[in-house]
Amino acid sequence: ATEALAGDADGSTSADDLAYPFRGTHQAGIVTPAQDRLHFAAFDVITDDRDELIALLTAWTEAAERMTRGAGAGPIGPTQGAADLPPDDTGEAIGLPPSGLTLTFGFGPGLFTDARGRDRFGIAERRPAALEELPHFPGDQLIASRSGGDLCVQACAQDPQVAVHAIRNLARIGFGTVSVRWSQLGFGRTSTTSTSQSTPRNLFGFKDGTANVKAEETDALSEHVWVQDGDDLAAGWLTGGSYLVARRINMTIETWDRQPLADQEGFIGRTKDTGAPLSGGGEFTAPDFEMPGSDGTVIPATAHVRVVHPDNNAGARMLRRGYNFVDGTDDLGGLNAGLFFIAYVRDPRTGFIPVQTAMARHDALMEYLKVTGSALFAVPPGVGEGEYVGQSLFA
Ligand SMILES: C=CC1=C(C)c2cc3[nH]c(cc4nc(cc5[nH]c(cc1n2)c(C)c5CCC(=O)O)C(CCC(=O)O)=C4C)c(C)c3C=C
Ligand SMILES: [Fe+2]
Repeated sequence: ATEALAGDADGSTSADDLAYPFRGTHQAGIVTPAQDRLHFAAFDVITDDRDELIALLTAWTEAAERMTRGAGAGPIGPTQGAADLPPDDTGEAIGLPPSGLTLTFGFGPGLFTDARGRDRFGIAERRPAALEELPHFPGDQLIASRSGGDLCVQACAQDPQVAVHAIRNLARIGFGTVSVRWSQLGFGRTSTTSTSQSTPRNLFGFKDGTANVKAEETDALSEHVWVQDGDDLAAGWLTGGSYLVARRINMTIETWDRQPLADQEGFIGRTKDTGAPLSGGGEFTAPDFEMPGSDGTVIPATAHVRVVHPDNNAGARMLRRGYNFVDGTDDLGGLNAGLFFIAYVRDPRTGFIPVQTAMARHDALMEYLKVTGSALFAVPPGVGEGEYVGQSLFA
């Protein structure tokens, strides 16, 4: 049997050989230095059988642990099984290194109660109070088939083929228990999650991730990202986990590209070159929102970084982990492109909803954005030895 898929033919090592352990205190893929590629999938659970759901989570755990270390999805391998059976791995990752693959699992509100309020799996009483569909924000133009979901898997890797292989195999394993509701490919991370990383750029051409919560800020992670003991007495199983907010945000690229540089910088509140605040200094200098300018303040009242800044949102911070996307072109030849925004927060009611509301109401960027997808998931804590992902919810 060939278990391992990893290993370069020439025996060389590279950053792609990096393998993150699947098990740990927190799930990988949150504070892990953001990889360059994403395949994110949301699933509908199509069974009402609790044992089938647990069997799926167990099978997903085993496959995820294998794939993140660069092995195949199943123990036999893509080419070594019986000729009259489908292989337990689809094969497109043969010879590819682990590529820093992380797989992060989340539970949507519909897993706890369905649209008719039915407790499908005997877990309704353990639904976290914060796990409700996000409200409709001004300017949302949501597409139902790009929103929601009972389960989600965020696959991040340095190689898109590795991320796609992981989602494809998890969907294959889930055949008959789950169906893919929607999925999104992303490239060019739009955030840094570690001080060891340089700041990337989004499709507006601006540095994105400068003021993000970083892995090294352990106190900030406890305060803003990880669910703490006692946060929700009915949902103690979520302690050590987080909430994942996903927003598919289309950007009207062609209109943006016709705006003068100074206007673009005013919409963001930072310079396009270095990413420094318009009030001066370098990329990591704190913005001075009071500094007077020729017309009001140097950083405009509607600048994105002012509107979403913690000082203007009761101290709220979030760990952003989004990706650029381009899904071809629309009927008019414009790019169907934008930012697949992902944020991890300790509580979306204080950590995300007020910030998104302020943005929808006051942010100059909104004229160039259209939110086409939206979802919220509770992300269980890390998986211990011998456990399956989310086990504390079913214990
Ligand atoms: C509701 C939360 C946020 C959404 C949605 C969002 C969308 C969005 N952001 C950019 C570009 C930038 N955002 C930047 C900073 C920034 N953005 C948010 C929140 C949301 N952004 C926060 C909390 C922050 C940090 C604010 C701070 O503490 O200073 C920046 C500046 C660089 C940086 O700090 O990352 C840019 C650029 C786009 C294009 C976008 C939607 C498509
Ligand atoms: Fe932003």
